[in-house]
Amino acid sequence: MRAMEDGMFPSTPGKVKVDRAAHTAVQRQLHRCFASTTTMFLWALFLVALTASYLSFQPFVDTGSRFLSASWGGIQWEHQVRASALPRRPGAPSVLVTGAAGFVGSHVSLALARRGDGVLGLDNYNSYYDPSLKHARRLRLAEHGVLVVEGDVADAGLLAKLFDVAAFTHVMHLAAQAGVRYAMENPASYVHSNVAALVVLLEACKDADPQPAVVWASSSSVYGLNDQVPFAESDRTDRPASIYAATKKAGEEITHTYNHIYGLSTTGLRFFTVYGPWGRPDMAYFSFTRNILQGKPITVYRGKDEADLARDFTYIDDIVKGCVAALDTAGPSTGNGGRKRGPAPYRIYNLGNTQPVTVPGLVGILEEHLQLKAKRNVVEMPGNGDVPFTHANISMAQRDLGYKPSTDLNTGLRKFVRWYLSYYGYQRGGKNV
Ligand SMILES: O=C(O)[C@H]1O[C@H](OP(=O)(O)OP(=O)(O)OC[C@H]2O[C@@H](n3ccc(=O)[nH]c3=O)[C@H](O)[C@@H]2O)[C@H](O)[C@@H](O)[C@H]1O
Repeated sequence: MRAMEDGMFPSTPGKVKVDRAAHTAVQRQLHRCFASTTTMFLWALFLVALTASYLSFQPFVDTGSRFLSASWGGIQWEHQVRASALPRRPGAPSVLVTGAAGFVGSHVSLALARRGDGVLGLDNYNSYYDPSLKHARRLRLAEHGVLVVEGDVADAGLLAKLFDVAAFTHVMHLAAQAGVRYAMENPASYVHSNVAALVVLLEACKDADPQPAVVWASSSSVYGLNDQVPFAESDRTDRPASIYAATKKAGEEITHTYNHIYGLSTTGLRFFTVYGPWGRPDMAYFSFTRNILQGKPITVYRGKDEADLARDFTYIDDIVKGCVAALDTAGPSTGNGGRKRGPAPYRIYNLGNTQPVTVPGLVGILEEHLQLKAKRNVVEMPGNGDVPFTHANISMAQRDLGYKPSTDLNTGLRKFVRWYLSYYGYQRGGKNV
């Protein structure tokens, strides 16, 4: 535009005299030279763009929906995923563990990796509780050759990619929005993680070839207002007391549907208040320990008529054994590529300890291990989804999984307190720790 205004081309024809022949020759020369340089430049540009797109923007190409948020993808990443998912002993499973940076997920991943299974973790490192604890668990897994991919289970593109890169024989689905009382504050997060993400995962599983067997975390909370004691798998589970419980119950129905339509092998495990080292800071035993050590009061809920609340607290090592046994005994899925070929197992098991302890009883044990008195603030249980007690009947898990919990609350809390003091850098150990 400027060139024309500046008179490079005469605005009035005939004002500039030029030697037409000489001008044409120069033009041809210039054109040839310009054309070859431009061609070379364009080729170079094309090759650079091609390489960059393959190396760095793989997910962008694959999903089309992950603009500028590519924390996964690329040749190097695929290589790491494949290596982590590869079994270290012949015939061992290759397991995708969701929620691998979580409490139960990290322990199960470690147990599987230690015996030579291929393990690939997936976790979104959300901030429901301190993500630095999740990253510390991730580092622990990395020391054992387990990669934890950062991503959400609800990301269908990521799941399709993972199943494309690795042939998982099993999925251990432990990612969830946990916590009973938080569901009143943020119900949408429960629907997202425990319902929507579960459906995305099962879609990926039924499409996969081979279809993996799925083992996943349900919850003792599905028993809700059930008052048959101890809770057996055959008891009513149609009266949930919290949104958390309702989403876990929905998961049991959803897995049934995928089992029925697509021949997916599914095993739901109803965990009973799991505790132990590397645990969840939102849970009572963990937050009570923190407050007691810091000299802060703790709130102890009490039921109607001043009855103490009780839980069938279950130690993490026992839960891990139950999870691994569920994986080892899961029959195969029968379908492939979205087609059912025959019936597949649909299983549900309680994984509890069978010895409920009251909440004041739990506080007493912590006081003993910490050698500190708790400042108890006893209040009536608010109507926020809690149930007065839980108690597992584990005969089915005993029969089919060989599940036999062996850690009582006193022993388990001693181990927890020892871990807590060391992890958070307390110099002074309490009694027995
Ligand atoms: O089995 C499950 O399916 C669930 O177990 C766990 O839920 P809960 O059994 O509710 O555990 P947790 O919060 O430790 O409260 C324990 C007791 O302390 C009482 N409690 C709690 C907090 C408090 O400040 N005061 C108090 O008295 C409280 O009233 C209760 O009586 C998991 O969090 C959940 O994700 C799910 O897995």
